Amino acid sequence: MEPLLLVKNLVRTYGRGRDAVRAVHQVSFTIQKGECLGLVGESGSGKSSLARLLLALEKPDHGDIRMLGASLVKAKKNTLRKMRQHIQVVFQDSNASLNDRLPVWRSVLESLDNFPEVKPPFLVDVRENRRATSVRLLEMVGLGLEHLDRYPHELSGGQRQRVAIARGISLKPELLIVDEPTSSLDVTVQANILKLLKQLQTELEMSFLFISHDIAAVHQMSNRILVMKDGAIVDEFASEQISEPERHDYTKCLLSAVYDLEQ
Ligand SMILES: Nc1ncnc2c1ncn2[C@@H]1O[C@H](COP(=O)(O)OP(=O)(O)OP(=O)(O)O)[C@@H](O)[C@H]1O
Repeated sequence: MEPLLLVKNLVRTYGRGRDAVRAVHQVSFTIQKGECLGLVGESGSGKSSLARLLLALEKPDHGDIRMLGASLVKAKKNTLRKMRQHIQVVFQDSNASLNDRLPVWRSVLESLDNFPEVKPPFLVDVRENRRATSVRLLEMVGLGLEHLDRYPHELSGGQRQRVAIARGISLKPELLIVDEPTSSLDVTVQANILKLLKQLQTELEMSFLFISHDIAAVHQMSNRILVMKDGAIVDEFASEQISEPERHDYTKCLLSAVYDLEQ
């Protein structure tokens, strides 16, 4: 079966000469339809750089990204716009990703406003009414009407992240990139957000690229896991193979840091 996303020999280097940083180095992988692929690595391993390439916010130096067979790297303006509809993102820092000056109900609509022609099945009956659309999306992430007219600073971190998730799913993208969605939240809130993401992924039949430095969260969420170190993928395995002896030493090291195992 053709994968939803195929990434081939992707390279992105920042700077030149002695200062050059190989943020993404010869990275290749696929994501199947409906799959949650986990991407784990320490801070600075290149996870967000890779995410920016997949979102076409930056161009790679080499390599290709194909979405259902079409190249995202070579796409011209109109095709790129269409492809962007199908790859959405929820960033770690909902403080930065939500506009302070917009009330919640308007923030939720930001992606839909860029694609007025898109009518996802769960919005068909409300799409003509912006506020009703927002109410529906907020309901889907477990936020009630009382939040509609609040501003981001009047919400908790978990509530802000729910708003960002509502916006992320609003176009029913094929792929949702979730970049460190819970790292600024406390443990119980984290668990609830992960539960919500899993539920939405199943209900809406989306694929996820779930990015985190936390291998336990990645393990909980993902069908398959990629481990990234210094810009390269050093290990790749099905989630249930996480404790098998052939795991890369670096994977074992990430695991022992979380589970406090003897090395
Ligand atoms: N715009 C940029 N200019 C120069 N160097 C950059 C740029 N963006 C990232 N880098 C460098 O590329 C490397 C990978 O960074 P990246 O942010 O992708 O890692 P990360 O795994 O997402 O880390 P974190 O979890 O801390 O965000 C780092 O060494 C970083 O300093």
